[in-house]
Amino acid sequence: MFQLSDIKLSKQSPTSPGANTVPRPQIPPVHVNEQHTLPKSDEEEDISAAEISLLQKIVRKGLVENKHDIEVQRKDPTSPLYSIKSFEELRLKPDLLKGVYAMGFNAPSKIQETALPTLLADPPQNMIAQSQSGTGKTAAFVLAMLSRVDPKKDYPQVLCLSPTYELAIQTGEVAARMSQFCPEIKIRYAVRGEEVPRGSKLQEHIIIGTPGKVVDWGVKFRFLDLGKITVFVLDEADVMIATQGHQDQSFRIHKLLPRNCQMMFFSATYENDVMEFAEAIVSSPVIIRLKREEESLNNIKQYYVMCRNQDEKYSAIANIYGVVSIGQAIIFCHTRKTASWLAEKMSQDGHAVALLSGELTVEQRISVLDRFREGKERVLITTNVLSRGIDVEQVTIVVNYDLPIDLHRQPDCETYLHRIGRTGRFGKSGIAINLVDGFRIHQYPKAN
Ligand SMILES: Nc1ncnc2c1ncn2[C@@H]1O[C@H](COP(=O)(O)OP(=O)(O)OP(=O)(O)O)[C@@H](O)[C@H]1O
Repeated sequence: MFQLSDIKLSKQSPTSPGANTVPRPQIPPVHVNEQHTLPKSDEEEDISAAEISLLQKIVRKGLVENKHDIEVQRKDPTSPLYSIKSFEELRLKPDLLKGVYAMGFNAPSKIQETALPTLLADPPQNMIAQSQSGTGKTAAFVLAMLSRVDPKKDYPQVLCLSPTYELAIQTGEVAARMSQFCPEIKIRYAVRGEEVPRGSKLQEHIIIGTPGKVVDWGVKFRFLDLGKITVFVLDEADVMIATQGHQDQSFRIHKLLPRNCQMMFFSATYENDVMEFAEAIVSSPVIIRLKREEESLNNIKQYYVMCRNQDEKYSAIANIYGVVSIGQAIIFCHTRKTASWLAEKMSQDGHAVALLSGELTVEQRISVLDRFREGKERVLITTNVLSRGIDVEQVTIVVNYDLPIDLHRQPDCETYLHRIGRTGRFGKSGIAINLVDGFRIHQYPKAN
């Protein structure tokens, strides 16, 4: 029978050649109920009331414990929030420093403290960086992007690629807030829905977009002169270089960049082969890499519930809805179809939920996300489209209605880490609940 440990152990390779060989940390073995790991009798239909009550207790306890002891974490050298320097010591321009403080950032996180001196050094250095979800990577590369702009030149100098529309918008908003005291710096989105008049050239200093639109503007129509870009940021770099569509487009863009363009690759995860590939396309990069056992965050507590079939999964989710919605929750499904089905069924059963999937238009998607950010909706059902980068501070619970699997139907550990990283942002506590549909997963072909 399928065991959760199959997922935990399926990708145990060391993080880098010659690096330690400590296996990936195990998902804490907290069974919501041991009985769910055992085959049930045919008459037994649903998860029992006792099991649900235990699950509810876990969620409630997690929510109560959700205290943000950020200062304590800052002093712990093993924490991703640990830093010994102040933002002043990172030699940011005064107006950017003001922006950082206006955002309420008191001290840098580990990745910010480590990456920024290299990103801002002269001559510019290339970097491939890894840091856990929610630990301030966006702020790190956005500060570097803003620092590198020469506002006197009226053409794009910085290009940042994101895998999704929502993430590009979010990054643009962070950049806008951080540069609130630098009104001379102009930022432009290159995403679906944005248009440029034929024959014109972009004049904004920073372009933040998705690969398809940037190919249109930079490669096909030449609204954007890629040959003048001095800083190229690849956010969620591993998925951008490993996923077929993104890869083709990112490479077409990459090919037109000047040889001395500074490259900044960021992600919370890099599989070994993806890292090797990244190293092959970025010349002499400074690499910041996590050990395998550092990739998951201690502040996110992970649980799983063994469910025998769809009915049990639905039962589990419907029964924990009440506690889940005390905070804010994101429920991940494998397909749009499941997400729509679940949203509809839960709504019919009287549970208020929002749905965000690739079926919606980008405007609808951003509006659903805005409402969720504002707390107007407490439970959001979605797919992998929101698995990476999206930062909604108040998300206390992530539920994997379906565990993530890749195109070959193998456990997708990277997506798992990104999904659960939608909670536990910047040292906050979070809970991840995995509904393990043992019987269906059991049918998947075994890894070699
Ligand atoms: N130095 C800081 N002090 C306080 N809060 C910070 C600091 N840096 C970032 N944050 C906040 O922490 C949260 C997570 O940051 P961010 O989105 O940059 O993380 P990330 O590492 O890019 O995450 P992901 O891997 O999910 O893309 C954001 O809400 C951000 O505003």
